[in-house]
Amino acid sequence: MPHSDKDTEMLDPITVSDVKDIAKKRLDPAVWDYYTTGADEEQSVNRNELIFKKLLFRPQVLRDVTSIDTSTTILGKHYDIPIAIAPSAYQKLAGGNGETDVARAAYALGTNITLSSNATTSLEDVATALPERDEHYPKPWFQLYFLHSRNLTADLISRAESSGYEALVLTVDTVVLGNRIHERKKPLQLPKGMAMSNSKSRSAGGVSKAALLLEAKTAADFKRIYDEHRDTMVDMGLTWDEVIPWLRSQTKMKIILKGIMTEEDAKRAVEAGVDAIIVSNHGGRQLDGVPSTLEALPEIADAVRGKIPVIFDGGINRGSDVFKALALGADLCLIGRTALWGLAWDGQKGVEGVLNILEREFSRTMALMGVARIRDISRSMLGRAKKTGFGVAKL
Ligand SMILES: Cc1cc2nc3c(=O)[nH]c(=O)nc-3n(C[C@H](O)[C@H](O)[C@H](O)COP(=O)(O)O)c2cc1C
Ligand SMILES: CCCCCCC(=O)C(=O)O
Repeated sequence: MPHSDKDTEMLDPITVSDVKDIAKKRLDPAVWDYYTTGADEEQSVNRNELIFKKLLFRPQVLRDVTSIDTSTTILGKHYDIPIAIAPSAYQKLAGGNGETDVARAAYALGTNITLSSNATTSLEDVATALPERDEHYPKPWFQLYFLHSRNLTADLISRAESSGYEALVLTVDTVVLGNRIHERKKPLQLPKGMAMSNSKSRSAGGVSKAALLLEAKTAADFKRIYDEHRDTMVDMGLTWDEVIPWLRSQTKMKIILKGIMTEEDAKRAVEAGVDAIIVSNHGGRQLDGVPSTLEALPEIADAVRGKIPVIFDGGINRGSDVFKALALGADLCLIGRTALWGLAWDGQKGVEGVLNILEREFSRTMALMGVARIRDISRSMLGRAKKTGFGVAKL
């Protein structure tokens, strides 16, 4: 929704929570519901955020923090901040130029995006909208829903590679959509003129029609809908043995798995030879009742330490949340909804605003914690209230 400069001046958000309040006022209620809600009772959505507050800081003082360096290196690329942008579908619903604004904002802050398969801007248009920058910085990543049709999947992969995307992020937690009660009561409709732009045409497919399965009332319905749209349904039959070799045969891009929640799967990912994993429960939108991603993170980080980067998403609203995730073993944090609030606030500038807020808060947390470089952040800097009596239990 368009808004005047005066509006923006008056609002002047200080925290991401302020930005979220603005977004709530600006967004169509159906879009707000689609963005904020999760699956079933939303236990995992809520847990993702609440868990951050359970961790306490154990600061160290009298360390030289005159010069704080928030930069890091992931998969050989330099990030000015350890924060990048998670894939989220249909970003034009938030306003502005959708995915293009988000990608440009990420570039302006020295980081990158992962573009959703279900984007409302084509992967080619996003790539061409980005300015040239030093080759040490990352290029965008492309998120893949692996469709039943190998031809459609291969076509998406090859388009992403030839457009300059440097990693393929395979989402592995969405063989079917989670039970999204809000979406079932009020199915999300893309307004006229807005489309799933990675699909060359409706008939050519290219993006999943999996949301249709939410309409199935019986097992027979499910089968009928699945069979009718088989080509563009996510392939439910994928296995470790098959999927990574097939992807490697299709592309030289790095391969990252998104949706790892246990140490067992993290170890399998290393054995399968992927380049990185993303600890994610899809923002609580898939299997309700899984732990928060912060709870899942330590066992995963311990299982793969030193072998592949561990990327994290879920519930990040503050720079101090980023610090906590890094302390528990993440190498890079992704923000999902938080970027959408920025987009609804003020397009590219709004997303830059959110990233600036998080960067300032993260940098301030580093100074107050007595660390000047990311590599000095460690688990021993966190604690939790003891279950019995007073005191802080070290992690
Ligand atoms: C509105 C919305 C759409 C999403 N679309 C996708 C998607 O297309 N592909 C995907 O892998 N994850 C998708 N996700 C999940 C995010 O990538 C990410 O895992 C999650 O939002 C992180 O949690 P946060 O929103 O609390 O930061 C979506 C999340 C939201 C909120
Ligand atoms: C293959 C399923 C389409 C999912 C649409 C976007 C998404 O991931 C979401 O969480 O919503």
